[in-house]
Amino acid sequence: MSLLQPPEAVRGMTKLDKEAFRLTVDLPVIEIEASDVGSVTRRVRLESFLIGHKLRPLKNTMDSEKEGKKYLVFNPEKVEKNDLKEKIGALIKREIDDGQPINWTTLSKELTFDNWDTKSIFKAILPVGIEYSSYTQTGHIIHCNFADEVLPFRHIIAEVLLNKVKNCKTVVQKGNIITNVYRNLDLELLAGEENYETEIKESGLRFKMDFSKVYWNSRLSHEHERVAGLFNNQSIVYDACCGIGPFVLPATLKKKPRRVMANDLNPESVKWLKVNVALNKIKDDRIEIHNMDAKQFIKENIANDVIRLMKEESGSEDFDENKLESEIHVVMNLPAYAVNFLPAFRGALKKFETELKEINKKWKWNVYCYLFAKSQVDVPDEWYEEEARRMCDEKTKWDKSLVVNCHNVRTVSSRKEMFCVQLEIPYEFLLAEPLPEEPEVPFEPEEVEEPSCKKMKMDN
Ligand SMILES: C[S@@+](CC[C@H](N)C(=O)[O-])C[C@H]1O[C@@H](n2cnc3c(N)ncnc32)[C@H](O)[C@@H]1O
Repeated sequence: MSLLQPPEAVRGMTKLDKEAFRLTVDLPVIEIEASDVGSVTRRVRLESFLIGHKLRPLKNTMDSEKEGKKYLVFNPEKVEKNDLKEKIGALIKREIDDGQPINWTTLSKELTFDNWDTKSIFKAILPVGIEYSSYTQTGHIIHCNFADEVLPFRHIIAEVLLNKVKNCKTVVQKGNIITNVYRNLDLELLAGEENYETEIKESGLRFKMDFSKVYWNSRLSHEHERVAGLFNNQSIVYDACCGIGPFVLPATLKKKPRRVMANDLNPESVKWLKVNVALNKIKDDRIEIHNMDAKQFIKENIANDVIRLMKEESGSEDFDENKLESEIHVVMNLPAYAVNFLPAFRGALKKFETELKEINKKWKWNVYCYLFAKSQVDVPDEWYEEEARRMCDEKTKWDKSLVVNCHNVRTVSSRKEMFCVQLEIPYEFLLAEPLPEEPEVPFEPEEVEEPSCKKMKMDN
């Protein structure tokens, strides 16, 4: 058992009692002139023997009671052996060499709850062999999910996080399974204020939301950035499941696409998207916003909009040889369901067959369909990408695959990978006879992440 751990008495604690974390430790110290501290710590490699920063605010150098003197504070576990103390003393003496002997003494310090970091506290509280380490923070809200064996300790873990994590005012437990259609999480308040309206920054943009009513996942920030980076100032961007805007807002501000339309079924997402448009000083006519089912949005709004824009361009006399060619980009980030929207593209332009004959330049259609490839058994890594392609082909039912790229977004849990599958939709497909409507596919419940005890990464 380490000397620099909270007292063993806290093990098994389920209600936070900060007093029980008090502990007096004797720390080996060397007293030197304050004016020598800089040169000694710069020139003598003491870092690995000093107390370090884990027991903040305890520091490697601390004021002595004597005027003009400072203590170098060592980790007792690192300098235990006497000959090590002698060696360290000799090295320091060589640097100072003021004729005075180097004396080791001890400084008694009372460590309290404030000194211990969260990792040491969890390790001390939880029964031996049980670990808790990872959580996610969205603005002032920390959300945790727990393995079964950690559940009895969830309230004390939440209290510790509330006390220790900067800016944290609310700690919630998220259900391990997302069952509702809007993909937001069922939250249980564990500690702090019941206030779910929060704000975060992603790609330098501000996003406000009611975390209990909309979907947000900071783990997707790279993906939001990657996809927004695919556009240019001639792009026609449609986000069919836009949430509170993490694709369309950076795309609009940074790439200045020619046209942006965003849609979400959840009225709360749409409400917060509008708040975020204003918050990021985007003119509200830059993004046309809808609140409907993605299938209807594809068949009606996207189809009508594309035909209108292509007709406008065909009729226009302006010609600029330096202008990039426009492309259509449809983003569908609803991985538990979006493949079921793919059939909506088939025949989406059928009613515009006559108009299309008069349009000389037809823009390319790119669709970014997010999905989860899952296996019940262990499979080789390549299997997941093959499965992602198969899932799309099964829905498009076309004589050749429309998939042009498969991007692995992240591992959600063991045997579950998230992909962004890019499809190029040909005009023959957009003009084909629509397939008969399939019965509505039920939403699959979706596990959020592996329980936290399996991961050892601390987010803060
Ligand atoms: C996984 S979230 C992604 C949100 C956002 N694109 C992001 O990356 O944070 C999926 C979104 O799809 C919306 N949604 C669910 N069913 C839908 C449907 N049938 N049509 C359109 N949007 C839907 C949900 O409300 C949710 O905002």
